[in-house]
Amino acid sequence: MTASRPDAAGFAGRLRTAVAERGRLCAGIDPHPELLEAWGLPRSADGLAAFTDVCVRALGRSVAVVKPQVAMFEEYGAAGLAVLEDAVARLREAGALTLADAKRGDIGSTMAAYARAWLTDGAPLAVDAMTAVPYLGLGALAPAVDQARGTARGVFVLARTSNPEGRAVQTARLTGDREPAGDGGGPAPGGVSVAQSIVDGAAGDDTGTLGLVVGATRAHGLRLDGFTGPILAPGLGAQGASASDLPGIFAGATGLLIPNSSRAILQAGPDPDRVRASAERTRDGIEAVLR
Ligand SMILES: O=c1ccn([C@@H]2O[C@H](COP(=O)(O)O)[C@@H](O)[C@H]2O)c(=O)[nH]1
Repeated sequence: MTASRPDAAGFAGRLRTAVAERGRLCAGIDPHPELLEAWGLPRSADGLAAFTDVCVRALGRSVAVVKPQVAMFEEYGAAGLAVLEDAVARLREAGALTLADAKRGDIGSTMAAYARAWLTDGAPLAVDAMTAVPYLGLGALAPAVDQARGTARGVFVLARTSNPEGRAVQTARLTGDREPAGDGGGPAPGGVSVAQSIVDGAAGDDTGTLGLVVGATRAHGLRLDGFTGPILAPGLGAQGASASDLPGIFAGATGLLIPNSSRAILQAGPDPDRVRASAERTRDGIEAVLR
């Protein structure tokens, strides 16, 4: 069985297999204009294709999870999505799990379309997992979560993001006030933060389909001991977090922690061997502190 093929153990099992074989790292493919320039590539679909080709060759056979930042492919329209489609197929072939950082979130009927686009066997952009935004309600993500569960894929839901601007909304406390009549819901749970309510809601999934996104950049104040699914932790490198921060920030977390770094790894390019070596150094630094 390759790491990227759906199996009976579900997404969590596939992720554990990939991590056992390749170590804990989610490496990003983030084709920033500044990186294209630094690599001597034009800011065009051709430049994007050349950049992505290096990333696939560097990361596909060595990193457990590769996370293309979808916005930076969408920037180039249909040509950019064609590059993404090709990259996802090649990464899968190379044995890496693919995580589309698409941050989708909508009403249920539209989430069903996102599920068809990203989480369905045979779809042009089918990946192993995607990121999702829960601010239309965790329950609104159900069509994507159900589709992911049925195909051993995953959905990583934003809980406490790595950027400072997320603080106000994510740490706001739920009051327990009733919503206006007609919302179909009861009282919100009292006192917990918005982010903690996402964690607690995701903890209800015991299949390992639902993952969380919790930034590694600062103390998050979350109780993560009741959550057993995977935790994607962006923020290493360019955003200032380092591997040595992880044990403290994620003390008590029981889910499988997958730290992410993108720009700090890609800065080693354009030589694919140097990008691979940079990713492997990052992974080794993580493994050294999380064992
Ligand atoms: O809370 C979040 C959620 C997602 N991201 C994404 O991860 C990468 C980080 O890139 P770096 O170059 O390592 O900073 C990027 O694609 C973000 O959109 C995040 O940073 N924080």
